[in-house]
Amino acid sequence: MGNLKFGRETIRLEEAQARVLRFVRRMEKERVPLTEAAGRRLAEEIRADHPVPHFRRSGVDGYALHAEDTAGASGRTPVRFEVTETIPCGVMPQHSLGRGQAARIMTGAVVPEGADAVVMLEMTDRLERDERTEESDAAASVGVLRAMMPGENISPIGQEVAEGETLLPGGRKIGPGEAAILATFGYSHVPVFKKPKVAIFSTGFELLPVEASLRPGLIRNSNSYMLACQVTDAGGEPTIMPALPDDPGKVQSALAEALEWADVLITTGGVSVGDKDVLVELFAQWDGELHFNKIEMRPGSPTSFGCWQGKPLFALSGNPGASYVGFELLARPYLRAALGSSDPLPQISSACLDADYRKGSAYPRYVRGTSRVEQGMVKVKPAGRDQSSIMISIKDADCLILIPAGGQGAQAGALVTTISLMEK
Ligand SMILES: Nc1nc2c(c(=O)[nH]1)N[C@H]1C(S)=C(S)[C@@H](COP(=O)(O)OP(=O)(O)OC[C@H]3O[C@@H](n4cnc5c(N)ncnc54)[C@H](O)[C@@H]3O)O[C@H]1N2
Ligand code: MOO
Ligand SMILES: [Mg+2]
Repeated sequence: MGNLKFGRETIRLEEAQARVLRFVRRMEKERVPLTEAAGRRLAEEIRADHPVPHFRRSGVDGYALHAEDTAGASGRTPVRFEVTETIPCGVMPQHSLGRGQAARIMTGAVVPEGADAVVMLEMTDRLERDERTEESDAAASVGVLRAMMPGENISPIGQEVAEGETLLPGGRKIGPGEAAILATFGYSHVPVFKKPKVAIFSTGFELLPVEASLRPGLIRNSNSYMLACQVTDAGGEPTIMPALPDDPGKVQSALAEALEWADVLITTGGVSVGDKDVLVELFAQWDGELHFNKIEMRPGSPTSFGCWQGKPLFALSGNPGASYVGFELLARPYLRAALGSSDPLPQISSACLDADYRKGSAYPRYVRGTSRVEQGMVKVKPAGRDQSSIMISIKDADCLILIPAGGQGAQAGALVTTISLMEK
């Protein structure tokens, strides 16, 4: 890939994604409290350093006993056992069981030596809470109303997790299930990748800060806030920077300053062929490497990507739809990979198109889509008006619908490829 200082070579999206992923810098590790680990990505593989459960555990409230001793037990012919003790959760049994003996035991408690089954309280004549056995009344007895099989209602050691098992790969995003595993294995602090710091710049003389009143010809900057949400969702730490002026020298110094602390730079606007398209002017004079500046895709065909001082710069199109899609298809995969994901590209599936999409295009289109399941089939339709300049339909998109290049678009009923917008 050359240094595209001048001119544009149009490449396919897949090639653009491959080029982006070639320049990924994996983030450093840090340890964070487990309580703050939700949504972070693991920096190390997690293995089981002990089995789960690590003791034979009762699955029910009942009586631990020898299954063989219950032979022939029924409602009419109960078999009586001598009760040795009561074993609550968290307390080690005092006695091992001999033949004809049983220990009252609670769900989750340690099954005593000599027992190979636990009969549920409901299958005994001692369903009621019994003060005498709680006081270790050795004289108490219990009648068992059902014959038991060895192993019944006991979780053996390692039933859930074997010692040494790999539980979570590095790069895995921490959600509820992962948090439960980490807690089970004693990770009060969790090794995670540091959040990439992402500096977000907007360009354009027409942009007002959010708090400003509208004036003729000016609009409020919405892209930076949209992208900040996307960055946060992807596991990064966004900083919204002051808008960049139309002067390439000033843009260069503002970006260079941000490179001192940011891991990733994102700009929006100024990448097309307009008179004031300042990123294009910057790329003609900077000492960074431009890896592409035109992709076969709509929206966002002029989306550009380069590396400067080893750090990535995503120069997204200014139109809100193009900025949004450009982030999803290029910047999010970068962030995922920097955070250790081995599968950073968005998830692809297929669905039935639920409405005609009649616009042909020289490039494949990535249409913001809304999906639903009807009679077991995933159906998708455009989330709303889909022009690149339209912001209002972004909120309703849960996928991108791929409409292949050429022709007349796609007809209702066609099987289309969809790209998930969910963080995985
Ligand atoms: N003659 C041509 N004109 C255009 C072409 C082309 O190929 N030939 N491409 C069109 C396409 S497609 C797109 S996309 C845009 C790309 O424009 P830029 O990336 O250069 O972006 P700007 O010119 O700066 O702005 C475009 C549009 O977006 C609005 N904008 C910009 N920043 C923000 C922001 N932070 N928040 C909200 N809205 C923003 C801006 O006001 C413009 O309306 O070029 C087409 N033109
Ligand atoms: O970048 Mo424009 O949005 O290609 O349509
Ligand atoms: Mg422009």
